[in-house]
Amino acid sequence: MVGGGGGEEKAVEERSIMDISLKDLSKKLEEFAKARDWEKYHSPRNLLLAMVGEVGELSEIFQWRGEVDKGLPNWEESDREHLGEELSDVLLYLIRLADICGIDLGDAATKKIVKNAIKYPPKVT
Ligand SMILES: Nc1ccn([C@H]2C[C@H](O)[C@@H](COP(=O)(O)OP(=O)(O)OP(=O)(O)O)O2)c(=O)n1
Repeated sequence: MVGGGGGEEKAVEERSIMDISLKDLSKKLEEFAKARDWEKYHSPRNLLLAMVGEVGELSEIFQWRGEVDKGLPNWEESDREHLGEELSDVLLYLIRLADICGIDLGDAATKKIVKNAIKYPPKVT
């Protein structure tokens, strides 16, 4: 069958990319640094500064636009793509920072959500 098999394969691939875990990303980042001999640069302080730099780049996208509606209606596709890239840079440096500090980010974030819920109980109706 022409096309059918390939499409299914692509759908599986897309689904697996969407479901990627923090641990998977962490591993990819470790491999990325190793392959380039960049591990020496990935110290906690350097990664923190790199992440803050990317937060600055992320902020630039929103700078001077005024309030932005949810879902970003009327944004150019290129701007959406750029936003996705900068959000990713922040996320990737955050994940790498956590890893290099020996923090299991998924576990820590899950525990923090529980802590937040205790601190801020849901509204009783
Ligand atoms: N020492 C480095 C340098 C880069 N990266 C990775 C993590 C980020 O996802 C991305 C950041 O790359 P750049 O520093 O090239 O930043 P930008 O992609 O934002 O490019 P630019 O600043 O030119 O817009 O690359 C990394 O892991 N370690």
